[in-house]
Amino acid sequence: MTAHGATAAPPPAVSFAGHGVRVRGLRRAFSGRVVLDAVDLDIAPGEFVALLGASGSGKSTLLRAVARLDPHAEGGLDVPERRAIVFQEHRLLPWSKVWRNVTLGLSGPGLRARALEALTEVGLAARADAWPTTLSGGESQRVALARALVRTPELLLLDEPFGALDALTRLKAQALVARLWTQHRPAVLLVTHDVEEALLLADRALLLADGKVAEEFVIDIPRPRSLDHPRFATLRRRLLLGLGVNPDLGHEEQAEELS
Ligand SMILES: Nc1ncnc2c1ncn2[C@@H]1O[C@H](COP(=O)(O)OP(=O)(O)OP(=O)(O)O)[C@@H](O)[C@H]1O
Repeated sequence: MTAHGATAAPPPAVSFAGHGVRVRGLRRAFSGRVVLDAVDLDIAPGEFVALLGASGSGKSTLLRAVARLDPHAEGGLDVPERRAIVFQEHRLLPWSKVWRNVTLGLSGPGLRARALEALTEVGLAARADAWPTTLSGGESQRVALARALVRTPELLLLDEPFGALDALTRLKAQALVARLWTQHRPAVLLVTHDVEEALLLADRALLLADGKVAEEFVIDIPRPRSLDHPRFATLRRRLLLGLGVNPDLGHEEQAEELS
């Protein structure tokens, strides 16, 4: 594995007495076709890691394995019990009101109050009694985030959560995730196609290729981050080159090469 940026991965800015992720020699094959060969991956408690790679490189497969949703993944896996996942599609139940979706699967007293607290964090307390079908795409993803937050996860798994949003809504959702992560400090594994998203949010970006974590980039840009920081352009270039994408192409053409 090649490490770029600083020589060692920086510890999270705030120490967090939680449980990180440790993956060793993870392997997954579908009908004999090996997708993940020997993946090693560590995420420190409270660390934000982005996972990039060409389409079909196995990013979602790895995320599902880390979420313990894939009983056929083989290898060593140590992950926190308290984890939550947000997918590209919000997966809200249309027949349950927003607040009930947030606490789905939870029991005990005060569920509505807990849902309202989480919805307040994503700016949607006023929509607690709405039906999911009346929400916009961005609002639905924020409810999905609230559903994750209400579980106070030590590990938050994000599988292209903003992939279907328009550019402006996506920027706002990224800013929201940056703020929530700073406040709650779960360990995060974010699957994304978007190099800029990785650079805005993550402590490290990992490139998945040939069934392995092939490269690692330390994102040493101070927070709060902005696209204007001088390190941004350098790291963006390195990441795109790592992905085999021409960094001199326009954003849309790059996205096309990555999809
Ligand atoms: N349930 C399945 N059965 C058979 N093949 C599968 C299954 N799930 C994934 N694969 C294959 O494994 C490979 C990796 O898929 P995966 O969805 O993990 O890639 P990805 O990197 O997340 O892709 P993308 O960026 O396009 O979402 C693909 O070739 C895919 O066809």
